[in-house]
Amino acid sequence: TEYTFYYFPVRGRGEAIRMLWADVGASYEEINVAPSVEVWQQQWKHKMPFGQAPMVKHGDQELVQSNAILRYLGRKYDLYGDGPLEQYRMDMLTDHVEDIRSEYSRMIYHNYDNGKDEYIKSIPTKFAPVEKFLKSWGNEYIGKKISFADYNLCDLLDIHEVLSPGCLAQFPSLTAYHARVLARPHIQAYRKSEGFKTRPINFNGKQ
Ligand SMILES: N[C@@H](CCC(=O)N[C@@H](CS(=O)(=O)O)C(=O)NCC(=O)O)C(=O)O
Repeated sequence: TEYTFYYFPVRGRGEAIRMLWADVGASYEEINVAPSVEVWQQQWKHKMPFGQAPMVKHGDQELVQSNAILRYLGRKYDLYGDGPLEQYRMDMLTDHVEDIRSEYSRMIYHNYDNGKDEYIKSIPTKFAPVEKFLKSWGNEYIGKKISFADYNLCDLLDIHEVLSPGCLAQFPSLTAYHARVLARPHIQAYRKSEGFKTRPINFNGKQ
C-alpha cells in the first residue's frame, strides 16, 4: 500500500485524509495506535514527533500535523486549486475549519453535558460566514475543482449535522455544497464501507 495511516479508530482529525484517499483511489493501511489508552501511551505516543496522531508514513517519510498532511496530498494529487487566490481561499477556510474543530473538540471532550446546548446555539454564527463566501465565490467547490480543503470542510459539516440535525438547513449554498462533495462517486462508495460506517466520530463516544 502507498500509505500507512497511524491514527485512532475515530473520524476526528483523520477523516478528511481518509476521504481524500478514497476520492483519488489511493491505497492505504490503517494502524490503530490506541486499541487501549495504555497501548497508545506506552507503545506509540513517544514515536510521534509531537507525541500526537495522525501520522502518515509515505515511503521513508513520516508526516504529521493533519492540515499539513492534507496540503501535502493536495499538492501531490493536484487538489490545491488554480493559482494563489484559490489557494488562499483553501488555506483561509482550512484555518476556519481548524478553529471550529478545536472548539468542537473542547466541547466534546471537556464540556459536553453542560456545553452542548450553548455550542449548538453558536453553530449559525460559525457557518454564516462560510455560506457567504461560498455564495459569493460561486464555484462548485471552494475552488472550481475539488481540493484538500473540501474534504476537511465536508467532514466538519458532517459532524455538525450529527451533533445538531438540520443545523445547516438555513444555509442553502452550504447545504448544496455539502451534498455535492458527498455525491462524488468515490466518496459515496467510501461512505458505504464498513470502516466508515462503524467508526465513531470521537474517542469518548460522544457526538
Ligand atoms: N495539530 C495536530 C493535533 C493532533 C491531535 O490533537 N491529536 C490528538 C487526537 S485528535 O485530536 O486528532 O483526535 C492526540 O494525538 N491525542 C492524544 C495525545 O495527545 O496523547 C494535528 O492536526 O494533527
